[in-house]
Amino acid sequence: MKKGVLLVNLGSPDSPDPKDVKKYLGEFLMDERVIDVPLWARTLLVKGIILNTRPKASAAAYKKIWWENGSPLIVLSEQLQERVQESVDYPVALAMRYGSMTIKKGLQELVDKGVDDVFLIPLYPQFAMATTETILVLAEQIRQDHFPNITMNSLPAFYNNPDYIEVLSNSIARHLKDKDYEHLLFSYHGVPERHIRKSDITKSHCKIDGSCCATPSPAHEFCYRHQCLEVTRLVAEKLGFAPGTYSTSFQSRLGFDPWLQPYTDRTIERLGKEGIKNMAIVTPAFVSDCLETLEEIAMEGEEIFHEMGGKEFTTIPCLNADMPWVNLLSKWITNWATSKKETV
Ligand SMILES: C=CC1=C(C)c2cc3[nH]c(cc4nc(cc5[nH]c(cc1n2)c(C)c5CCC(=O)O)C(CCC(=O)O)=C4C)c(C)c3C=C
Ligand SMILES: [Fe+2]
Ligand SMILES: [Fe+2]
Repeated sequence: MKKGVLLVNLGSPDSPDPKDVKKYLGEFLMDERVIDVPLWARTLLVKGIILNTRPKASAAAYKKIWWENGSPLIVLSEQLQERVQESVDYPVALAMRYGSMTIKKGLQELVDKGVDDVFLIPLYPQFAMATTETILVLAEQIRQDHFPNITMNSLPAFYNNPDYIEVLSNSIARHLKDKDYEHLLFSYHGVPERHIRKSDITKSHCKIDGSCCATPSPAHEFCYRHQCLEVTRLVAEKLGFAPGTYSTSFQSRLGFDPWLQPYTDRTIERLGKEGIKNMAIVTPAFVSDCLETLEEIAMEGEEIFHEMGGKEFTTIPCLNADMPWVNLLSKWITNWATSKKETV
């Protein structure tokens, strides 16, 4: 069998034009694993309300971060794909869950090169229904419908993989080397609390109050909250952070349902009010810088901090196409291709 790799990230609009943003948001938010309410309610909410208001504001935010060669998330994912391709002997393709770089096109690209054994890599360290699960479900559907003769395996969530923690910790340490910061905030993309309960395979484990997430459980294989807290804990342990000098929060909430807390914007506000003058922020739910890191954190977050009296606000870039991250992905790919079952 000929092996190949498909890297999959979230996706971006084709341009920061409100028309393209609306098209992208329409596909994204109509995903039943993103807005997980019955179809009639989702249609009403997304097409009747959100798409009439949000695209204009989102487009303005995208315009602030858009690069000459496109969306940062796409450009950085392409750089990652190119570097991984240079490091392994198997064809490596890139696709997005939403937008024009579809998973179908990515699989077709591999099949056209003779590939019939695919290693699917969702570019998310933590499992979430709205990210990893939606990729796995759609990719399997596309395989069955269009490429029934290929086999496909996927990389599991790698949030607690020691090599990943080392790469992330080294990146954080490198960016903070000359910084005199008082507090490091680990800000993860939020999800509605309901998503955590739905992903709980034991149906009784996740309590959201924090107590469950420190208790060993099979539910943690799919508990996004647990996996985020673990990344913070493992990095803090690796870098020897003192208690109180770091914390975890969740950003980017949408709508009125309760999302995972504490919220990032309120945490930045609180840190500023408490007299922290220099803070740093890292965003380990994203492997590529994107709207949520470059605008919501690096621009809006910094503004909130300054309004609260803060002085220096350091945003640590995502792993993007850094060579230690490229080398780690290449190692996982080689392990898979040489049939070592323990890919992470
Ligand atoms: C109910 C809505 C949303 C859920 C649940 C959600 C989960 C989720 N998202 C990411 C990663 C990214 N999200 C990005 C943008 C973005 N996310 C939502 C909504 C939900 N996300 C919206 C509406 C948007 C668009 C921007 C906006 O209007 O605010 C991005 C950036 C994309 C880019 O083009 O740069 C990423 C990346 C994760 C990891 C996640 C759950 C864990
Ligand atoms: Fe999102
Ligand atoms: Fe949990």
